[in-house]
Amino acid sequence: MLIVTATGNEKHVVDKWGTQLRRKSVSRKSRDVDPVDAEGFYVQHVQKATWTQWTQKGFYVQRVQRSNPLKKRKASEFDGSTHLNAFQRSVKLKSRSPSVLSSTSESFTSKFNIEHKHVKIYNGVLKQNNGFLEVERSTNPNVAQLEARRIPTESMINEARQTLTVRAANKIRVEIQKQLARISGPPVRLANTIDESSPPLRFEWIDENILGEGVQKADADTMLGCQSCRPDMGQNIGCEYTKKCDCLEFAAVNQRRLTEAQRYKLDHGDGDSRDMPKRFPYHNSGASAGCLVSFYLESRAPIYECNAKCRCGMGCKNRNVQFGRQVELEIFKTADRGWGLRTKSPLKRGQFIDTYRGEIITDAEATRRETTIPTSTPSKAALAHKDSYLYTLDKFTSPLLPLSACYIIDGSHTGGPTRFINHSCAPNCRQYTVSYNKYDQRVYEIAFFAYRDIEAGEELTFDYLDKDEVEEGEEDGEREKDQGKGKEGREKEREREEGMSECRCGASRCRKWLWM
Ligand SMILES: C[S@@+](CC[C@H](N)C(=O)[O-])C[C@H]1O[C@@H](n2cnc3c(N)ncnc32)[C@H](O)[C@@H]1O
Repeated sequence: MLIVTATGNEKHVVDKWGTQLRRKSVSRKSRDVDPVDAEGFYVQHVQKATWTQWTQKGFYVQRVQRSNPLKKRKASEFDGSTHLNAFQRSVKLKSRSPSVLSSTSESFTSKFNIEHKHVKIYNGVLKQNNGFLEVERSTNPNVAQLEARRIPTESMINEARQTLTVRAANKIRVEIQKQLARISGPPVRLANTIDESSPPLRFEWIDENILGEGVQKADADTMLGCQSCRPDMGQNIGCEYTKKCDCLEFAAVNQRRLTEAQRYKLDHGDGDSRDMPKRFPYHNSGASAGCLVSFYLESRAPIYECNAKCRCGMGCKNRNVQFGRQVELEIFKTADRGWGLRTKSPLKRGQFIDTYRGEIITDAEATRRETTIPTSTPSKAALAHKDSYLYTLDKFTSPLLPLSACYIIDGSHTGGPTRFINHSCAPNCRQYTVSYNKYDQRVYEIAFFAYRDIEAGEELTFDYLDKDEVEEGEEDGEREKDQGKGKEGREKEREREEGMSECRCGASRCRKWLWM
């Protein structure tokens, strides 16, 4: 959807093609944002869309239909028209002028509006690329280019001037609610009692991670299932009978069940614990059935669930996260931390909530995205205040798998409701590594589980600084060091703080900064 609306001085969103939307509200003047469109207009859009014309107001409404990769072709390739597909021909013929394919956005817009008033749906897909709109027919990978360097166009701006902004805000909200209704699992709702804003309209909601360029999952052949377990091993005997389940080969050792010889081997051997008794991750009966057991909740040991190649069957109790979210959630606007996520129903300690999803990208690509903001001279403060949606998959780092080789999940433009979970220094949720392929140390799931009982309506939070990385003692040590700082030290500290984001979690032992 592309909506253009005048906003006065209330709010600005600047969008350069292919870059992130930035937001500024008058109450947060300190935020360093990009120069606003000279006219102060608010522009939102999604990338991949079936193209519908909203003729009433002269705007385009583009509805998301599919997510096939789009292929780029140069505009000049279409001049001869012999290679045009049916859709491209229809654009060209109906415009009656080949210049439509190379005209400015203004002439394209007006021609389009005037000459296509009666055509509602083009069944084409638009993608922006360097100021060009690329047009693709759904069934054909060929792409035409329509030059549209300046959007919003004059006619769009004029139209926006005459329209109440609240209309656009409503339309955006309705569109987002429609998008949320398509997410699989129980409903995800949207609530905003703070202002008129909505989450990013062009955000793409996905049920599974997308693999970015250069990212590879371990070969499918490396995925092995458990072979000794069967669905009919008897009541309450399945993969939780862990001596047999191959999926738990690398799971946490159950120290209480070790023999003397095994204990000796564990303490003095090469760390190979494959034949030792393992911890089963989920409660298999009682009121907490299906919830993560305390050992895993506290230890953060990776969880290895059974997979499609296992012989245990779908009723196996070592399958949980793979069935997806089972709890109803609400994305809501907080007073001072942007959007947040809350649960609509009470959650038990250890209950699975949802996974963090997005595009899995390489470390180099993450660095590029993190240091790029849509302004020519990104200041240190602007970079620090840029919302971060990057989650590093670094659970299995080792000399063989250095941090630079780990992948990162980017939830900025594509993902699920959990990308709205805010940080708290005293969180009620925790994030855990869940793997379906024990041999793949680079691609796995990040799953959120309730770390304590959570009431209906409570905001869900997790600690952005994984406790695996920051030990309690370290934090206390830092605080003591701070107290003994001289003038020079304090100045350095101030400089450092300028490039950091203040934490507003409100916890009594708040660490003050979001990341350090
Ligand atoms: C993963 S996003 C969370 C969703 C975000 N609030 C939104 O509106 O999209 C992380 C960003 O949220 C904000 N945030 C999260 N927790 C916060 C906290 N405790 N204090 C201040 N800002 C927070 C920061 O801007 C951070 O970069």
